Amino acid sequence: MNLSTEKPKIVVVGSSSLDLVFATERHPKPNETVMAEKTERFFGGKGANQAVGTARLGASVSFVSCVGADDAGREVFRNLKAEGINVDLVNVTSEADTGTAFVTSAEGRNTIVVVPGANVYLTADQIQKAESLIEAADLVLLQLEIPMEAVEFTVGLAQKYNTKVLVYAAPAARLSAQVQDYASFIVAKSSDLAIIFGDDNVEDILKHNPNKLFIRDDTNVTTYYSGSEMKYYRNDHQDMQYRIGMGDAFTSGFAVAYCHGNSIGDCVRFGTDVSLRVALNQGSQAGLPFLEDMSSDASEII
Ligand SMILES: OC[C@H]1O[C@H](O)[C@H](O)[C@@H]1O
Repeated sequence: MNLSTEKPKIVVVGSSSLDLVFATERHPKPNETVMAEKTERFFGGKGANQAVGTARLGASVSFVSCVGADDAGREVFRNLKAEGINVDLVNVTSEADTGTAFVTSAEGRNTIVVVPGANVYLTADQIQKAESLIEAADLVLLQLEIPMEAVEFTVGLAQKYNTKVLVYAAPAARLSAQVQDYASFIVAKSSDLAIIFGDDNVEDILKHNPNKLFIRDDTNVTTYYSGSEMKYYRNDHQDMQYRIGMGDAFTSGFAVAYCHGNSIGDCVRFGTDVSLRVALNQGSQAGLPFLEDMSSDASEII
């Protein structure tokens, strides 16, 4: 695994939020009230998580996002800056508060309700200002907590300059033919395929997207199709208790490994190892590893 070529240039276009995490003994059923042991507050949002994830792994990262003109927005901004991310294109809107994710965490599983707030005010005009960064980037990262028009506009800009794009298709939404065709890589949850592609025949979808579509399940197994084979890769651990943000962490690791010229197999392995690290630590962003924390010895091929 090579991670030592020139610093990769990555542009992340996506959401920033604050995560309010409620630790409960079990998940409430409809019409039920459960008590939380505590509430904790973390920086989050799929876009910001990927910006921090790739920056901590040594990439030079520019982030295009939108926060509210509130204390939370100022905190998010300061945090991203402290992570060494280029925040020139983190916009501020007075139309809505900074996004918030309400996370219930019980029995090693999470349910998440996102109030996107300012994230829905990320516009094509704001993204247009990233044109020269996108032109020069090794890779553009996208997720789906911003308007689909923003996602499609970014893909169009990347296409203009032949810049590669990775889409983490979460939360699930239908991807247009343009996005599906142009994206070099799509990461998706196994339970979301019908929504994203309008088809849930895993084998079929994978075979149509060799070395492009990476399907992740709850047990940290990534499945993809390469050559004439289905490949499965897992890195599990009994202490994997903070499962929030594992997809963002996978995407960050995959992206950085890819930009350093590694094989797809090695990118999957590194991404999986990064996703394990975040599941061992608290906070989908705070728990992300730095390059020096990474070693690949816990990996298992199944
Ligand atoms: O992918 C994890 C993220 O999704 C939700 O949007 C939360 O903000 C959390 O940080």
